[in-house]
Amino acid sequence: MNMERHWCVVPAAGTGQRFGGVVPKQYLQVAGRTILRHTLDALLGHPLIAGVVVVLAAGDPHWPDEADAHGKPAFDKPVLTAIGGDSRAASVLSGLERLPADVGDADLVLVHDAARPNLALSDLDALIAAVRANPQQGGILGAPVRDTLKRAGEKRSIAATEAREQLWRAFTPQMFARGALSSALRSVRSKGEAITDEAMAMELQGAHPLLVEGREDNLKITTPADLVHFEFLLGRRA
Ligand SMILES: Nc1ccn([C@@H]2O[C@H](COP(=O)(O)OP(=O)(O)OP(=O)(O)O)[C@@H](O)[C@H]2O)c(=O)n1
Ligand SMILES: C[C@](O)(CO)[C@H](O)COP(=O)(O)O
Repeated sequence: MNMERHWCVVPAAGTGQRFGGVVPKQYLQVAGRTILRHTLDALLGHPLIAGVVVVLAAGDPHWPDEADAHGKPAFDKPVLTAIGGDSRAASVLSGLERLPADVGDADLVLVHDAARPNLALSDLDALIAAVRANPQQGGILGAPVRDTLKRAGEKRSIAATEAREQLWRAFTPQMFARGALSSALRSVRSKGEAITDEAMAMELQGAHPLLVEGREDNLKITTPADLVHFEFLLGRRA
């Protein structure tokens, strides 16, 4: 694989409402490191990642400690910061605008949730290889839906069973050309559209990004149960 490296935007400006608690979930500690640090270490540990832009909430009081709390040079690759917004799209766009000037519009960049700390290097290999082969299309990690899906009706009763064929769960990282993704997100912002991932912004521009099957344990820390799951996964690694 050629050694051209890619930057990654890490949106970390969320408040973790569904998780609850006072400290935003990305700053909760597991095995001596914050969720955010686990995520950054997973990304920066891949040889094809050049650096990351961490997108922080305005006035985030946790990051400075995070950056040097480990008593050693915080990171061995460039880690820049940007200030996020009140939506994922705004935060990711802010991160893209913070990328170094030598990252051109045609350069492929990744976006990865701060809340997904269990990213495997092999998944990054697969996504980068697939998108490098299809740079115009871009792509995302995901996995086919394997459970029967029910649509909830009145009083938590089942209203219908939804067909699950061809349905996938989207994960991150998601990887696109910097210019195309920035343009798609600016379009979303100007139209006031709500998106839940970067691929959706690209789809609204008519793109059909690739689906690259990744590990099911690339979990997103959303509720306390996810934190317990991540602790278990880390314990199994050890
Ligand atoms: N305005 C926002 C909203 C979310 N995120 C980031 O996007 C990722 C995925 O979002 P999610 O899991 O929803 O995090 P929160 O928005 O913090 O969670 P909640 O929806 O429960 O408040 C997280 O790393 C979060 O920090 C962000 O950078 N800017
Ligand atoms: C981007 C994402 O992780 C793909 O599944 C997901 O859409 C993020 O959703 P959230 O509600 O912002 O956590």
